[in-house]
Amino acid sequence: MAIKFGRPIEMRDTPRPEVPLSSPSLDLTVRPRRNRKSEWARRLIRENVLTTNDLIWPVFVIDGENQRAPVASMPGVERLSVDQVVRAAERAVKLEIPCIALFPFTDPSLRDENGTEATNSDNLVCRSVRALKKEFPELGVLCDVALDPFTSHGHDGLLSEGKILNDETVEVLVKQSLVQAEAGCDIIAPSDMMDGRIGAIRDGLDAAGFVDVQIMAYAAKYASAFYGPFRDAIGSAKALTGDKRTYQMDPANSDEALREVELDLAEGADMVMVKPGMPYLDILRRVKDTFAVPTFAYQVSGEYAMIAAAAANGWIDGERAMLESLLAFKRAGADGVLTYFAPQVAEKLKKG
Ligand SMILES: NCc1[nH]cc(CCC(=O)O)c1CC(=O)O
Ligand SMILES: [Mg+2]
Repeated sequence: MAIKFGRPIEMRDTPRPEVPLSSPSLDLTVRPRRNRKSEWARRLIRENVLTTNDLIWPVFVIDGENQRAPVASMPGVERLSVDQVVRAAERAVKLEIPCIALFPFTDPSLRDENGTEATNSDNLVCRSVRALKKEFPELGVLCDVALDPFTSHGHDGLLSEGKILNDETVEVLVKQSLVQAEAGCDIIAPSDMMDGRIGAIRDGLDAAGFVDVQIMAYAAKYASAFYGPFRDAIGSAKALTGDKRTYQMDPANSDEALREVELDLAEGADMVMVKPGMPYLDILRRVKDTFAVPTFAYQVSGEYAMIAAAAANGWIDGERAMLESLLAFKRAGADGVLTYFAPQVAEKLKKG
């Protein structure tokens, strides 16, 4: 809020009473409202701030050239062809957003049972990474590791007789990580929730000489209804058979998140993530308090959709809800947030 002579401008027309309306009738020594009396006082005691440095911007990639395809369930979000991803990166650099995260919409003709396209060193993600790194080497690039954008059944792992195979999937995820690292990816972010994949990927990266490539583990990832719009965006919603409850966590659990995080850290994760975000702020707080490591929250597609849809209907103030939701992550202990609002927020923060 703009300030003029110490008084909020929005209050400038409020006439000041000449004399106090009445003498205090409550005998209060402590009046917490004193610290909220004006904008400067509120700024002075403010405990948490959101800055552009806290943002990771997830971007959806499609094939083609000069393509921007809206995602119906995520108003304001588009899938971009590689050349347009580079334009988005330019915007990120200008806004000083530290990092972009890439999620591919794979052509259905390239999807198969085993998600073969995931390990193709010339797939959409790898081509995007190379294009980004060529133009903007100083912008951080994060790549998701999981098979769901590439499998015909929409699962994150290999499927056999109705079961998701753990160890066999991990082998493929290591290969997927390697093609992404070779393309120039800075942060490998496994979102698949297989057991032991962090250690295997760390070994694979190190053996190939990628000792500086970081790993951000989707460590506590829940089987959530809030991923719906994302699955629309990458085209896996219709494909998905069944649900992901044999690998993603039960929303009823909290202690289990700590065990998952502990394992991923022991296996070599540099950073951990809690996902979804707002319904799991309690988990975020426990993880941060317990491990004191770089901890991220993913404000997922469904959270974005809720705010965007309510705002579009005029039911909430979209900008304020966006800022408040992101500040909540900071308050709960997050060092950073993956959010589809990233460019909007960064623009807002830049204007001040
Ligand atoms: N493993 C893929 C993946 N990586 C990120 C998301 C969700 C992100 C979002 O909803 O914004 C998902 C979806 C899923 O697990 O089904
Ligand atoms: Mg795990």
